[in-house]
Amino acid sequence: MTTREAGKLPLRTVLGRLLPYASPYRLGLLLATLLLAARLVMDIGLAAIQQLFIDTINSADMDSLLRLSVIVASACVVIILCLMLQHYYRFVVQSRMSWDLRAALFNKTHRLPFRQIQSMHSGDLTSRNTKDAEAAMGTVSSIIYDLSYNLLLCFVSFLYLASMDVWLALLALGSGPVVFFSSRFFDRKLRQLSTRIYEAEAQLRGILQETLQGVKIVRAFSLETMLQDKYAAERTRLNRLLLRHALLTTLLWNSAAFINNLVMVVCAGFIAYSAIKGGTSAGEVLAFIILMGRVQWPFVHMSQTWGGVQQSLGAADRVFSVLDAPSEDDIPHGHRSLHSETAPDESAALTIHGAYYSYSAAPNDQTPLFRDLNLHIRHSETVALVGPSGSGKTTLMRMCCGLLRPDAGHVSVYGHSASGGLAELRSRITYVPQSPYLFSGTIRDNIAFSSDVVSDEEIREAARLAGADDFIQKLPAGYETLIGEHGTGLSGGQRQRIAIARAFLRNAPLLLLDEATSALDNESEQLVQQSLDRLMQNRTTLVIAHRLSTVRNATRIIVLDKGAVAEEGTHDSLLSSNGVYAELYRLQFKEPEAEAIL
Ligand SMILES: Nc1ncnc2c1ncn2[C@@H]1O[C@H](COP(=O)(O)OP(=O)(O)OP(=O)(O)O)[C@@H](O)[C@H]1O
Repeated sequence: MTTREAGKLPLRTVLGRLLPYASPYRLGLLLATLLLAARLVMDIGLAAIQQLFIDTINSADMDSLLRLSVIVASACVVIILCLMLQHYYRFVVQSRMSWDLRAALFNKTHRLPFRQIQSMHSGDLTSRNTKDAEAAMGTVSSIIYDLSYNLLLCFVSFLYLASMDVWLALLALGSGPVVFFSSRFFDRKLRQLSTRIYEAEAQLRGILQETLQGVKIVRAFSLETMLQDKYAAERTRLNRLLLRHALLTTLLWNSAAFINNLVMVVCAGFIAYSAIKGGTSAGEVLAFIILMGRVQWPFVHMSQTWGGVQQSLGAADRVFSVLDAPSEDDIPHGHRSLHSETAPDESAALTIHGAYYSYSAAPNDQTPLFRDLNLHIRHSETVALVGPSGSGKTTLMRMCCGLLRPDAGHVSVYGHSASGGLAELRSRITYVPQSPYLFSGTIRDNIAFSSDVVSDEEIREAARLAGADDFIQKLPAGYETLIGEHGTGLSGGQRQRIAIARAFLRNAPLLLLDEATSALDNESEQLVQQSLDRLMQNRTTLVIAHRLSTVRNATRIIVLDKGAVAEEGTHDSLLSSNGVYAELYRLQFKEPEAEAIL
């Protein structure tokens, strides 16, 4: 994506960004952290218990042994209960924090500029929203719990150990940082590798998504083998990365374990020597060895899990590069400033004034698609937009909806420009695309977009005006019929009429319409056309015209060519001027029966 490069945020920054998500759950977090004390009692207590057991066995005192057994068994029950509670709170807090982060990402996705969404693969965005967000939160959780627990364990074990032998305790403690810092050699490599693994996983997800979304084309063109090969190649790349990651992790783990064991052997040698000399009991030797492990363990554990933290940091980078991307409302308006910003004309339904637009990311593209484009549509006009393929019709429509912002100049709808707030601008527009998108859910929800404010009567009226009521009534559950993803279960014409019913209900004054053509058969086309005619009544309409009837009935036809308005006028006047429109008419609109009419 066009935002910050992944793999760059330091741990401190990532934690600073993620910790506020813990704030609403601080009580649960505190409880889960306090309950870690049970684990501490178990870990430290084990050394003391073993020491007591061995020394009691050596003294052959049966009463003491019985008492000790009962105390230890009761303590075990309490500790296990505390640990279960700790796991529960840890899980609840972490999953809620993850959900909040995912919700923030989901909400941000709605505010990302349209161009940015177009430039990203949906599989990549899905990965960031799911796996990456979970992994990022895993970092916070493991750092909070593991770090606090390990520090505490190290401190208490050291004190216990020091009460037996200060010098050996200091040696065990001193070896810890050596273990930890020697493993940091692998950090950068691991983090880079992790970022690449996340990206490769997102690629794989993308291929799977495309396979499912394009299933008709895949089957019709027998693309299965091609896609399988593509998937296998990506999988092989991911496997290679995973293998390198596993090798690095093994190196990291074993180097930490090696240094740790070396110190253990030296210390064990000293304490065994002291026992032979008679200064230390067998129970104390055992307790000493266990406690020495406890002092060193936090460092070994941290150096081993640090790899996982690096991995999560890679995921956090990918999450924050979405969260930190500018929202569509934040994009500066008209950065070229070739024209002075004039106040929007409130008497006009749609005004495009001095608009420049370029798809190129280069700030001073010399060949923009639109160069000083001007358009003025009055209230109640029906304007047909025509032009050769690639002339900029779709781009112009997207600019009207505020999906694309002009690099210079402005667009205003009934006096509201994008700079005054996109929501305001869009509330005055109804957009009916060529192939409408239906969400999975009931037909009712698809017409009303789940709005509870709209009554069933209003929904029915909108469907009736759109010519959809009849077929909806015949469906098994009428308006409550569930439709699948993308509107599966409905014909193309039925989907279009549901989209038109939506437009009736929205009742915005400006209608932007991209007419459907070949996707519909004659009967469906007629039904859809009748619905559209009703929708266009008493509304200002800008329509990308694909039908002859539309251009003939339009108040005005605007002909776009190479990103500029080439001609403007009525059907007859444009035909007689014999320019771009006349040529287009011959190629695109001319129908055998139209000859007779003209
Ligand atoms: N996302 C994009 N990135 C870069 N260039 C683009 C993008 N979308 C469109 N274009 C280019 O902008 C120009 C205008 O495209 P647009 O889709 O607006 O034309 P159109 O008139 O609607 O074409 P058609 O009638 O074929 O749908 C084309 O040259 C196209 O290649």
